[in-house]
Amino acid sequence: TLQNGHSKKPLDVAIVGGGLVGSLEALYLAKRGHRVRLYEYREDIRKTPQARGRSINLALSIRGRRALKDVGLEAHMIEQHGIPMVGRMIHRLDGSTYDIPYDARTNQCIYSVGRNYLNSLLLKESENYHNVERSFNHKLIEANLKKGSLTFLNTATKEEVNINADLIIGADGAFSAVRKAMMKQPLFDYSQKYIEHGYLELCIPADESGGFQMPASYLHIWPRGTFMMIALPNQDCSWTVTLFMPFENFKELDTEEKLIDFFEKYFPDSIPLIGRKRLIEDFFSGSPSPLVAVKCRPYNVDDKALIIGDAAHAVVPFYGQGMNAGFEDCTLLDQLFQKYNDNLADILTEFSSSRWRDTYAISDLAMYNYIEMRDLVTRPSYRLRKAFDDLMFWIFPNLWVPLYNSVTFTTMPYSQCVENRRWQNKVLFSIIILMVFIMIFCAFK
Ligand SMILES: Cc1cc2nc3c(=O)[nH]c(=O)nc-3n(C[C@H](O)[C@H](O)[C@H](O)COP(=O)(O)OP(=O)(O)OC[C@H]3O[C@@H](n4cnc5c(N)ncnc54)[C@H](O)[C@@H]3O)c2cc1C
Ligand SMILES: Cc1cnn(-c2ccc(OCc3ccccc3)c(C(=O)O)c2)c1-c1ccc(Cl)c(F)c1
Repeated sequence: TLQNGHSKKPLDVAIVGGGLVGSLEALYLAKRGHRVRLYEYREDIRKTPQARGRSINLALSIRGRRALKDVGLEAHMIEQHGIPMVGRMIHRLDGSTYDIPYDARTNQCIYSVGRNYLNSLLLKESENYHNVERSFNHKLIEANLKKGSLTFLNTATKEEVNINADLIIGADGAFSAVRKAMMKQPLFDYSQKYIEHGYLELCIPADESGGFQMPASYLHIWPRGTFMMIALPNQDCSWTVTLFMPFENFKELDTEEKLIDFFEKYFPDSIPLIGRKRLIEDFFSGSPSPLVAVKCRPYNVDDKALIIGDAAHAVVPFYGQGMNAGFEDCTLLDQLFQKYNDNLADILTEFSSSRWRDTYAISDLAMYNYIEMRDLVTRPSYRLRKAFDDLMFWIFPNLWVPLYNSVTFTTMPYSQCVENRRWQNKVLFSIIILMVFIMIFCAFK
C-alpha cells in the first residue's frame, strides 16, 4: 500500500540529475512509496571536493524551507548548518557600511547554506529509503520520452545502460538533456537568454582566531552599478564572495596591477579582507562562468515525462530564488500527487498549466533585479522607494508587503507577488499625483 494509503501499484520513476532538486524530488516520491532510480552524471559528490563554477553557498528562504520541512530536513538545515542573514549590509565606496533589516518586526531572515552540504544531506537521506536507488557517473545520452526509455553512458565503465520507467523526471539543470528531448515535441515553447555578466567566486577567509572578519548575520552587498559583489557566510567563518561583472570587464583585468587597481577603485574595503595575494590567486586561477535564463513550457510529455528545477526554469541569480523555486516545484508536484491520487495524466497536465506563470514571473523578477541593481541602486529615487516601501509595510503590514519580502518571506505565488507590486505602483503613483496637486494648490492659494 502506498504511503498515502492508496493500494495502487507503486510507480517506477527515473529521475535524471542528482543535484539539489533531483535528490529532493527522490525523497518526496520515496515517501509516497514509489520506486525511484536517481541517475547522476557526476561522481558521488560526497566523495569528491566542491566542483568549481557552481556557487559554493546559496540563500535558502521560505519556499525552500517548506520543501525541506516536508522531507524532515528543515530543522537540521536551520539549526545545525544554515547561517541566518537578518538583513542586507550595504558597503559604500568609502568602505563604510549600513544595514537594512529584512523585517525587524518579525525578525525574518534568509539562511546561507553550503551547496555541497545540502546536496550530500539530501543524498544521504535517500539512503534511508529502500525504494531509492542511486547511480552515479551515469550521463543521459538518449531519451525516448513517449516510450519512457532512457539510455545512459556509464562514464566509469564506458558501457551503455538502457532503462524503462513509468515516469521520467528531468532535474538535470539549465542544460538539461531531458528538456532537449522534449524540444522535439510540437507546441513546445522555448527561449534562453545569456546575460552579458559572468560571475567569479572569491573567498574572505576566517580571521586569525578563526572568527568572521565581517558581521556574520548579513548578506553583504557591494552595489556598484554595472559591477556587483556579494558575500554569503560559511560555517567555517569564511565568506564566499561572488563578483558579477560583464565578461568584457573580466577580460580587461588581465594583469595583477589592473586587478588590484580595479578593486582599489570599486571594492577597497574588500582587499584587506580577502588579502591581496589570495585575491590575485583566486581571480586568475578560475575564469568567470556564464549566466543563462531559460523559459519553456509545457513541462510535461503526456503522462510520461516532466522537467523540474533549472531544467524547467533556469533564472539569473539576482533574487536568490533558483533553488527555492526548484524546491517549490517539488512541493507543488507532491500536492498534485496527493490531489490526483497518483494519476499521472492529471498531475503532469495541471503542473504544466499552473506552474509556468509563476516560473516566468520569478524569471522576470530576477532579470528586472539584475537591471535594477545595475541602474537604480545609486539613484536617490530607488532609495526613496525602498524607504516608502518600508514605511507602508510598517503601517500596513498585512496590506503592503514589499516585493522582495513577498518573494523571499512568503509562499505567495510568484505571479501574485508581481500583481501585488503592480497594485502598489498604482497606489504610489496616485499618492505622488495627489501630492503634486496639493503642492500646486498651496502654491497658488
Ligand atoms: C552564481 C549563482 C548563485 C546562485 N545563488 C542562489 C541562491 O542564493 N539561492 C537560490 O535559491 N538559488 C541560487 N542559485 C540557483 C541554484 O544554484 C539553482 O537554481 C539550483 O542549483 C538548481 O538545481 P537543479 O537540481 O535544478 O539543477 P543543478 O543544480 O544544475 O543540478 C543538475 C544535476 O543534473 C546533473 N546532470 C546534468 N546533465 C545530466 C545528464 N545528461 N545526465 C545525468 N545527470 C545530468 C548535473 O550533474 C547536476 O548534478 C544560484 C545560481 C548561481 C549560478
Ligand atoms: C543571493 C541573494 C539572495 N537575496 N538576494 C537579494 C537580491 C536583491 C535584493 O534587493 C534588491 C537590491 C539589492 C541591492 C541593490 C539594488 C537592489 C536583496 C536585498 O534587498 O537584500 C537581496 C541575493 C542577491 C543576489 C545577487 C546579488 Cl548581485 C545581490 F546583490 C543579492
